[in-house]
Amino acid sequence: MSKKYAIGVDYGTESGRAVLVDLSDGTEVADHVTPYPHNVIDEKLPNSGIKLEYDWALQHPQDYLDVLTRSVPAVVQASGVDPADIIGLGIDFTACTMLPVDAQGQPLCFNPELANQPHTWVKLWKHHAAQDEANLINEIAERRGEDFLPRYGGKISSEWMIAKVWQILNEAPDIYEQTDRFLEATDWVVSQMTGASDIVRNSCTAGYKAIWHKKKGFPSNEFFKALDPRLENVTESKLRGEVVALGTKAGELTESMAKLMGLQPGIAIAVGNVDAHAAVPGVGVVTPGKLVMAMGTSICHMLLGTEEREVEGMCGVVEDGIIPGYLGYEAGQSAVGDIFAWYVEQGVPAYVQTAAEQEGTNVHEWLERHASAYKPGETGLLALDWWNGNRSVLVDTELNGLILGYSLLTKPEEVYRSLLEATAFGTRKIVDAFHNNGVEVQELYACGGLPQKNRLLMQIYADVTNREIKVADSKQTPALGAAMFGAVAAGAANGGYDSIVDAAQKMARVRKDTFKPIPENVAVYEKLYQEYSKLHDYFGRGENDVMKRLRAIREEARH
Ligand SMILES: Nc1ncnc2c1ncn2[C@@H]1O[C@H](COP(=O)(O)OP(=O)(O)O)[C@@H](O)[C@H]1O
Ligand SMILES: O=C(CO)[C@@H](O)[C@@H](O)COP(=O)(O)O
Repeated sequence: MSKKYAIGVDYGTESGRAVLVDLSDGTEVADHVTPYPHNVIDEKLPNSGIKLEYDWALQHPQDYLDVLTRSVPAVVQASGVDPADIIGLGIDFTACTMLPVDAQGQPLCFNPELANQPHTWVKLWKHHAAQDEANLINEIAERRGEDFLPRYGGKISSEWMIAKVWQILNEAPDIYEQTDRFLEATDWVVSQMTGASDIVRNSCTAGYKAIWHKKKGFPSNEFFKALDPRLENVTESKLRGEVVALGTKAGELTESMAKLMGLQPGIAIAVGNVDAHAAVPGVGVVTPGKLVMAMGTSICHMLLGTEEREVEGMCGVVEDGIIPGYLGYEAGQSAVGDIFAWYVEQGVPAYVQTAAEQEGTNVHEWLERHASAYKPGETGLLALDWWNGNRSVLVDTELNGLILGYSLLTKPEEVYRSLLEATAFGTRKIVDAFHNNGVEVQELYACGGLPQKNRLLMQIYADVTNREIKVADSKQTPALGAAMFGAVAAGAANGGYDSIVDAAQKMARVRKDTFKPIPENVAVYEKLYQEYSKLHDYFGRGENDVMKRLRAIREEARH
């Protein structure tokens, strides 16, 4: 039998990438990136120019289809592989990235009559304008003693499905009425490939982002009625659709999409998945004790367990949510690389940019090199990493960043280093929350863009968490994981695999060199972490709500 291949498509925040993978050993034969033409829409709507409010983040669904019709043919062509040998395709996506669709499964924003209404567009995971709804969801769930709250670390986030759906109902009831279903973008894109009139939902986003439980289903209608009588039947109406396990075949590629994607019709399309979750088998993790960090603009922390534990501020624990047979735990930091990007774009003086240019390097690399000359603690700075709120463990999008300890001598590379350290302290909070609550964390696995870009950052993470970090060998780990699920959807009889564990064992790899904690750094960082924890609790747990008061004053000033 000739070699068989699968394609994984990873939908990130700013671009989508396709990877064509050899199923015998996981070799990534070709990859291709398509930047989203409309990127993140956070100021005004395309065409109409209608202004968006603060904290909004939208996307254009056509950009997702462009990835399929540009990047997929590109990898097939670049690889020289015969399309007849490509047996399956899987995708992974940011989440909760959701959109309203009509009865034909078409996004409402595709309708020219509705395109000037912001609520018809895709709400990206980092759309943070549904915080009022999230606060009420938490208040009402707590009052009613809803048993789902502990599964989500005690709080439902404004980034997730129910808060976003309710925001649409509150602010645009007519759009809510015209919506046939609210879908995760990952499920919508799959439906576009399979043409399935009966759209399937994947158990991963349903579980982590829409409060669905394998045995109990969605929260009760009474709960939704208590939120708002108009929501009473939302799960049977606008959230309806069969929820199926990861690795399930959602359907087969249609003739028309096959033509556009340069593939053969009829190949297996796996149900959608989430970027961070797909990365777990992508680095070969299929057992507990190994925390996987998908490190990019944000960090998602993924961990397997055998028992359901309550962990403060985790994003969720979902049975079979990552790897079948285990409880999958997720936590996260909603900005990491994004914070470094902010500093590089908004904070560094011109002389740094000039120096980086003259040395033929980029500003991140210049800052990393100069920051590496400092010992832990030597900058005298300490930062709180809340530039995009705090996802875990505080679950509060209304918190903001802070840097303490400036002097007239403070240098840009010191500030940069303090930002790297702050994100490491944020990860340490998450590691401790799991480990101290019975979900063991022995070692860390890192994938995503950051481990390949910044060695200092990785060493700081090893020192701050006092744990060894293994780094994925793949440059496109979520896409590799998605391709594995594509191979599972195709099945062993067709040259794929019968389980994700089999696929991961054959196809995943980590690099030989790892990041090991350096004892003298660990000792200093322990002291700094204690200080970080004090600031974290002071500003984050209500002792001093100055960050929220500043927001309120800002809102007043803006209106
Ligand atoms: N040398 C660097 N050191 C630290 N961060 C970097 C460096 N170069 C780029 N970044 C950050 O990496 C992030 C992008 O990570 P990547 O994994 O490629 O993206 P995504 O999360 O969208 O998949 C950006 O936020 C950018 O600021
Ligand atoms: O929240 C999740 C997964 O649950 C991510 O999709 C989200 O943080 C976006 O991640 P990226 O950093 O853009 O890869």
